[in-house]
Amino acid sequence: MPLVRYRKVVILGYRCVGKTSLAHQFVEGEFSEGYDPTVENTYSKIVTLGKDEFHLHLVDTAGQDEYSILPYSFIIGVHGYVLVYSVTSLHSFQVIESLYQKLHEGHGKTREVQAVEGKKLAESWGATFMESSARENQLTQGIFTKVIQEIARVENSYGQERRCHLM
Ligand SMILES: Nc1nc2c(ncn2[C@@H]2O[C@H](COP(=O)(O)OP(=O)(O)OP(=O)(O)O)[C@@H](O)[C@H]2O)c(=O)[nH]1
Repeated sequence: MPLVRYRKVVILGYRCVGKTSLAHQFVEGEFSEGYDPTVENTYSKIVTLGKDEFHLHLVDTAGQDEYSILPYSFIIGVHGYVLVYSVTSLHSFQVIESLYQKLHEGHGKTREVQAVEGKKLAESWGATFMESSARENQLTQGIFTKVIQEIARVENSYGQERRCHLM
């Protein structure tokens, strides 16, 4: 049975740019010409990508502007964002740039080690590289499955020199 992974995605953008319409079209397969300002709404959908299943929790937000303060619920435990602007509003385009900056500030700690550096180090050892977040339960299963697979691979490799694999 495939593992169903939870993903929380928040839709941000200026007022009346089509955030609700986008979510509604994706989840319900419908479009409405009507406009009803959103306070906050959530949608759930199971998304299958190849062999993987994801429980997508979509958060449709009330429109923001450059002065909006993003609540923690839009930052903590969020796996991804969709930043929406309207092609008929230059201002809405400028707002997503400011939202992008706020999201970066909101995440506090900045990255000091790039994934590519970890990958390079692992490669220099002939080891496998995986970057994970325990908080987001990202790849945590995968890491330990991979270790077991690697141990089995080394044990089963007939006639090859036995060596310890570092990950
Ligand atoms: N022509 C056109 N109209 C759209 C499109 N997407 C949304 N609309 C219309 O734009 C208006 C606003 O759409 P919403 O999806 O409610 O916009 P929103 O960003 O969720 O609005 P807020 O809740 O105020 O933030 C509605 O009248 C929609 O019918 C689109 O792709 N093309």
